[in-house]
Amino acid sequence: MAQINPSILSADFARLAEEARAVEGADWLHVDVMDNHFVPNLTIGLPVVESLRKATDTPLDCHLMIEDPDRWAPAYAEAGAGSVTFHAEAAAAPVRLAREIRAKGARASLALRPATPIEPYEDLLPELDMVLIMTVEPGFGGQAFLDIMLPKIRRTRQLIDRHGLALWLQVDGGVSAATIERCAEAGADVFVAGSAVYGAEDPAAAVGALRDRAERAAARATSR
Ligand SMILES: O=C(CO)[C@H](O)[C@H](O)COP(=O)(O)O
Ligand SMILES: [Fe+2]
Repeated sequence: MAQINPSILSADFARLAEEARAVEGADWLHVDVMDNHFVPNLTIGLPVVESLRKATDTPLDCHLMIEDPDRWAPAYAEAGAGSVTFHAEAAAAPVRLAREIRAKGARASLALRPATPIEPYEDLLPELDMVLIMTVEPGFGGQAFLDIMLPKIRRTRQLIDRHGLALWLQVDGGVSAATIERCAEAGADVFVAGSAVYGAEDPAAAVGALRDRAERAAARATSR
């Protein structure tokens, strides 16, 4: 079952509650936290996550593009995030961090920048609930999807399956009606979409259309 997570990075930050409710059929709301150190952009932090939690019933999928996630990530679970993603390149002790996030009741997820391979993290997979493969350089919405990430998505899906794990595989960056099928065929099952959802006239309808495309593509891939 394909999951679609609209990214509020492409929403109107002055009307976040309304924008969150505009995609209530979505599986998760993707919240991009940027600190202007790990990435060259600054967005939102803990107080906004706490407020969003009260403003919508859609679970929050927090993508932390920050330095020192070892210090900050567990607080996002406490603030009400149902899933907390930290970057492999920034975490000092990823196993301990994943365990802390899970101990606080959230799903723990590891993100990889485009140039970071999955293979060094193979032994960590049982400690995780999701892997996020970035399909753009993190930092900004609205960038073009990097096709060269498709082999990494495929290899990650193979590793997950080889270990018999129930991990979700998320793709983030440039996911749209034009690119989501390639991601689903490669083995992704959770799709972040910012501009493709909030740039659409009807964001809720865009979520449904993306989900249909992903599910059809996944069905085609498994019947091969
Ligand atoms: O993590 C991100 C950027 O670093 C965003 O989640 C992502 O870029 C979503 O926006 P779009 O779908 O427009 O690419
Ligand atoms: Fe993101």
